[in-house]
Amino acid sequence: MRVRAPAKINLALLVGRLGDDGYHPLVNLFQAVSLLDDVLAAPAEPGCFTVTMTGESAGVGEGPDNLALRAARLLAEEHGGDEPLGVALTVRKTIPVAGGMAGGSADAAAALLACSVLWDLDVAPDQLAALGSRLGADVPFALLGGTALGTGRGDVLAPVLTSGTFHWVLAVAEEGLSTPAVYTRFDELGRGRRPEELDVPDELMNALRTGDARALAGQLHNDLAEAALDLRPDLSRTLERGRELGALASLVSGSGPTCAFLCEDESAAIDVSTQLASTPGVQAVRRVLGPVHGARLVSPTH
Ligand SMILES: C[C@](O)(CO)[C@H](O)COP(=O)(O)OP(=O)(O)OC[C@H]1O[C@@H](n2ccc(N)nc2=O)[C@H](O)[C@@H]1O
Ligand SMILES: Nc1ncnc2c1ncn2[C@@H]1O[C@H](COP(=O)(O)OP(=O)(O)OP(=O)(O)O)[C@@H](O)[C@H]1O
Repeated sequence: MRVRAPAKINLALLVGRLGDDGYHPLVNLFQAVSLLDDVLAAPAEPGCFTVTMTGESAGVGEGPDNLALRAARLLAEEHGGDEPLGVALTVRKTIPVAGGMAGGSADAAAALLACSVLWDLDVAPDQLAALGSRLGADVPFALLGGTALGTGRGDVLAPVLTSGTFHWVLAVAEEGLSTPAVYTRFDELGRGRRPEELDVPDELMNALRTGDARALAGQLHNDLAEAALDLRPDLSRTLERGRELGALASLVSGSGPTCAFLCEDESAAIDVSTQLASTPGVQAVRRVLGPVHGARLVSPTH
C-alpha cells in the first residue's frame, strides 16, 4: 500500500497563552500544498515493525521515535485486535525535515492510512484523526488536507471553502528549527493572545472563498514569526528578497524556518522561484500549489 500525504502552510496562526498541558490554544488556518511525502507499507512478520527512510530525510532516525513507525504501532495497539500485526514501512521524503511544514505529521498520517488498508482494519476517518492527534497536533490536518481551520491544539478541524488554486514558492532553509524551541521563545517574548483575540478575520475567509490572491496576501499572519526570526535572524533577508522579486506576500511557515511566498499566478511564481535560489541561506526552492487533498492511497505504479 502506498499513501501520499501533503505538507502544510499556515495561512493564519494565532497563538494563545501556554496552557497547563504544555500546549498553546491556537487558531490555525492550514492549507495543504503539493509537496508530498510517500509512505509504502509492505507486509512483515507478525510483531515486526520497521521503517526505512529515503529521499531528503537527513537527521531522521529509523528507531522507535520515528513518527511513521509510532503511527503504525499505535494503530496496531488500538485497532489491531488480538492477531499480532507487522509492517515494513518505507518513507520517501520531499518535505523538509524540521521545516515548519509538518513533514513528520504527513508521514504519520500516511502510515496510519496505509497500515489501516494493509491490515484491512475497520477504522473510520474520525478514529484515524483521533489517533493522529495523539501523535502530533498537525497530524489530523495531514489526513484531511484542503484548507481547514484548526482550533484547540490545532487538531480540531473544520474545512474551509476556497476557490481556485493559489501559487506558492517555498524557500527551504539550510538548517531546521525545533518547534518546541520556537514556542518557548514565543512564551519568553510574552506574546500569547487572550482568548477573545483568537479569531480569524472575515476578510481572510472571504479572500479564500473568492480565490483572490491579492486580498489573501494582505491577511496572511503568523504569531510565531517573531520568535522564529529571533532564533534565526537570517530569515528576514529571505522574506524581504521574495517581496523584492514580486511575491504578493511572504511569511514564515508555522514554526519555520521554511519561508512561503504567495504569488499572483504561475508566471510570477516562476520568476520568484528562479531568482530566490541564489539567496544566501536558501538551500532549495520549491514551487507548489494549494490547496491539495490530504493523505490518500496512490496506485503502486505511481
Ligand atoms: C507550529 C505548528 O506546526 C503549526 O501548525 C504546530 O502548532 C505544531 O504542530 P506539531 O509539530 O504537530 O506539534 P506536536 O508534535 O503536537 O508538539 C510539539 C511541541 O509543540 C508545542 N505545541 C504544539 C502545538 C500547540 N498547539 N501548542 C504547542 O505549544 C509543544 O511544545 C509541543 O511539545
Ligand atoms: N518520519 C519523520 N519525518 C520527519 N521528522 C520526523 C519523523 N519521525 C520523527 N521525526 C522528528 O520530528 C521532528 C520534527 O520534524 P518535522 O519535519 O515534522 O518538523 P516540522 O515540519 O517543523 O514540524 P511542524 O511543522 O509539524 O511543527 C524532527 O526532530 C524529526 O527528527
